[in-house]
Amino acid sequence: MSANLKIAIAGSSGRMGRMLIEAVVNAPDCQLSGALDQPGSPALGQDPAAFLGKTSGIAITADLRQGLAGADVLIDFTRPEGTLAHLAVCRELGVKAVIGTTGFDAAQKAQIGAFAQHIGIMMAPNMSVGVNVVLRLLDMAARSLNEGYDIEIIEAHHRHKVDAPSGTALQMGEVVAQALGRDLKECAVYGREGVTGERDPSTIGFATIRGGDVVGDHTVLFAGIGERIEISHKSSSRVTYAQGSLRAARFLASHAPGLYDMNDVLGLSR
Ligand SMILES: NC(=O)C1=CN([C@@H]2O[C@H](COP(=O)(O)OP(=O)(O)OC[C@H]3O[C@@H](n4cnc5c(N)ncnc54)[C@H](OP(=O)(O)O)[C@@H]3O)[C@@H](O)[C@H]2O)C=CC1
Ligand SMILES: O=C(O)C1=N[C@H](C(=O)O)C[C@H](O)C1
Repeated sequence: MSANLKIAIAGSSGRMGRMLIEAVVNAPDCQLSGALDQPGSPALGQDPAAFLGKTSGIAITADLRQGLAGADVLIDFTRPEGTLAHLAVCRELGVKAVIGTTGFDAAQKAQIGAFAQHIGIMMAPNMSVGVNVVLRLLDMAARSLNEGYDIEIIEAHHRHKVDAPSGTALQMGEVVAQALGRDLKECAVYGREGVTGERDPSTIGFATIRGGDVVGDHTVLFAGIGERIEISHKSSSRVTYAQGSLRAARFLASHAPGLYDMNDVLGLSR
């Protein structure tokens, strides 16, 4: 297979950035065309593939135009403000984007929607195939367990994670709320302390655990009288996120401008 999909990676020294560089360098149909890091990063000027004992022929740069020049697709796992700055240059240069970053607020999501009128963008808080199948299971479970079950979403991640609840937990909440005809903005409870009163059955609760090196665990609990149903996904490696991102990049290569998600990439019917 010839290496014809040119991919740039943002946040190239991050946990996901390094996984993505490894995935791109090892993919026979892809070529690493650029690697971005922030100004001041000690990695600037280094070969992004050096940690793999390989050479890529490019250097990590903080210059967005240089890092994105010639790329077909940017894969971005950084922070919301970084992603938006990268998208502005992607739009200018006609580079498509796979966004894995989480923690966007509503206004930032609207900005991404506006960029997607000009370039293809695939955005998902979790690129793993397994999580996206679990989202379908949750839709089915919520429709069937639509009365008499209290719904709680529990997520655990490593000590370095900066946003909470995770983007995946929030998406699980959206899927469940939609299946039940509820508005997550109205019914989400993000923490409990003190004399909270009895549980309101219309709420969807979230609990966040942070510690150690947990890659990413998510459980949705449907707690009824006499039984509990738990639907869980546990990641043991970030490799699934990287492989899902490459699938998304290949998908975008042949698609028109627009905002896509993992259902589109995986061909999961809605
Ligand atoms: N969709 C999915 O499947 C997954 C999503 N994620 C999400 O991806 C994001 C990154 O996670 P992770 O790799 O663990 O985080 P890291 O902190 O390990 O890496 C983030 C990278 O982005 C860089 N960065 C930070 N702020 C900016 C900015 N303003 N502009 C440009 N670059 C910036 C960092 O540089 P520096 O080190 O200099 O700060 C670093 O290189 C998170 O939002 C996380 O939730 C994570 C895993 C899977
Ligand atoms: O920060 C992480 O690590 C992860 N973030 C994503 C999220 O917020 O859902 C996906 C995955 O859980 C790992």
